[in-house]
Amino acid sequence: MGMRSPHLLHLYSHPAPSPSSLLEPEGRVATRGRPVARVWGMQGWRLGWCLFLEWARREEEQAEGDGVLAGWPGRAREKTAPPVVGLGTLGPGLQPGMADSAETRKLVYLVTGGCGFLGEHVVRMLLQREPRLSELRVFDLHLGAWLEELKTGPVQVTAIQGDVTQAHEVAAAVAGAHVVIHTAGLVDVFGRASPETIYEVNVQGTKNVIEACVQTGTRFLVYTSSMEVVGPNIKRHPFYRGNEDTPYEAIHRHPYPCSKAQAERLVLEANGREVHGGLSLVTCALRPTGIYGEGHQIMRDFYHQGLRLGGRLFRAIPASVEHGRVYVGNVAWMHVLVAQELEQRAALMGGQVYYCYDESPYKSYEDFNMEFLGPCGLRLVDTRLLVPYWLLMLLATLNALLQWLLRPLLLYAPLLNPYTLAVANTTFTVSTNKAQRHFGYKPLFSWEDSRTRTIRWVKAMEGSAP
Ligand SMILES: NC(=O)C1=CN([C@@H]2O[C@H](COP(=O)(O)OP(=O)(O)OC[C@H]3O[C@@H](n4cnc5c(N)ncnc54)[C@H](O)[C@@H]3O)[C@@H](O)[C@H]2O)C=CC1
Ligand SMILES: CC(C)[C@@H](O)CC[C@@H](C)[C@H]1CC[C@H]2[C@@H]3[C@H](O)CC4=CC(=O)CC[C@]4(C)[C@H]3CC[C@]12C
Repeated sequence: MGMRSPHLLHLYSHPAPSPSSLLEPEGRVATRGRPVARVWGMQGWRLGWCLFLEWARREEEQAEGDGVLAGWPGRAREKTAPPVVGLGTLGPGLQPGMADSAETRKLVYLVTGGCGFLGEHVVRMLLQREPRLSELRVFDLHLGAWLEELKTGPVQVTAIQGDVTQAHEVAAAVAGAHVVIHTAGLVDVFGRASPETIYEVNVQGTKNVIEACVQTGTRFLVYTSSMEVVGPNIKRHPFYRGNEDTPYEAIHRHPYPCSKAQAERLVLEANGREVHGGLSLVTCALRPTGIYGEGHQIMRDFYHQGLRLGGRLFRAIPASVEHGRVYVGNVAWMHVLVAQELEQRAALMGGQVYYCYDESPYKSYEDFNMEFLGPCGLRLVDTRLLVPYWLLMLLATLNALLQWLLRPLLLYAPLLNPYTLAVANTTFTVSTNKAQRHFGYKPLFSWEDSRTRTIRWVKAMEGSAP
């Protein structure tokens, strides 16, 4: 579902150098992605750099105190963002201001699905926000060419082309990793893949990841689950500003939510299992609501659909139906933070689920999309009077019939089908602070930032082929 955009590059690859990233192992001085100079020995050069690092750290702390933070690409952020050099950001192993050095780079991470829409953001966020990384393994069925750009930095980035349904490939990729972030999945609600394939990837693939952790001794597993594990259910019950403890009849028929629910259950049940070496496996699952941001394929589809229709999109969903959405950068940040905190807070976080949330406003799916597509020249025509719900249901059903009839010849997979219409038409929003209470999560990107970045990405698509 994800579209890897070259424009992600500027997001995470040229941050304002923060002290801990300036002095790389072996004395190399680098900002993300490229060594800019080599510092030799402890002569004046290195002493000068250490003094500079100390000055920069104090400047950064001062900036925090003023509520205006530097250090993240592009510009200082509002007060809502966490401290750039807070313990949570650097992870439990590092204290604020501790200069990066070889002995801190000791962790091996594996990100499955690391070339997907979310996965790419997780990969870049880890390189930006986990100073203890020595190796980052990116495991995916389809590797992106953009990975090459990441191989010039201080962290060893290992691209692994592999299939999570193949246990031996997963075991080989997991062996020696300290942390696995498992985002790989078949995100299909459009009938592109068979139910069997969806289960094979989402359930068996997750089983393979769990067993690989147990067999090879990897202790920390973060799973990307989904709001769909909970709802909307087949009765289309609304879930209005609910949280992880809100009672809700989570009954599904569609292969995607069923497979995600089964995989999540496997991950949570695996918490506490003994891994090779005698220690316990610590797992947790994150449940993003509808993710948006740079690289979101569905947003891209809507944009090109609007261009084809003369700059118009037609409202099919009442504005009153709220759909929770969350910016991809904040979802990636939550994955990184959970991975950093899981060891220190295993008793509290192990076996837990956390909704991914930020300050994105509650709106209908279509109105929310217009926050980005409107500034790019599209407008939403309210056709609800012209296209009543029963007619939409008929169109959706015809789409499903056409898809079935055409399957032997070609793949017909429009956005509108009975399932997507039902989901879009059912309120599902979360309101929770469990992630903040358990591991100090605060959104890294404000709503304004998330919106600006997404608009910038959509605008960069102008002229690109659909
Ligand atoms: N996009 C969204 O709105 C939401 C997504 N999620 C979850 O987030 C995760 C990532 O989703 P997206 O980035 O949106 O999807 P995506 O399709 O962009 O990324 C999934 C990645 O997994 C890889 N993959 C698929 N099958 C594989 C296999 N057999 N072996 C190895 N890699 C394989 C794909 O090549 C792709 O790079 C998924 O687990 C999804 O269920 C959860 C909530 C919302
Ligand atoms: C054609 C219109 C009815 C249009 O409004 C349909 C929109 C529809 C394609 C989306 C509405 C809700 C989306 C889903 C929701 O964000 C929850 C999801 C969670 C996931 O884990 C994967 C993606 C998705 C199922 C997401 C898919 C697209 C929608 C159904």
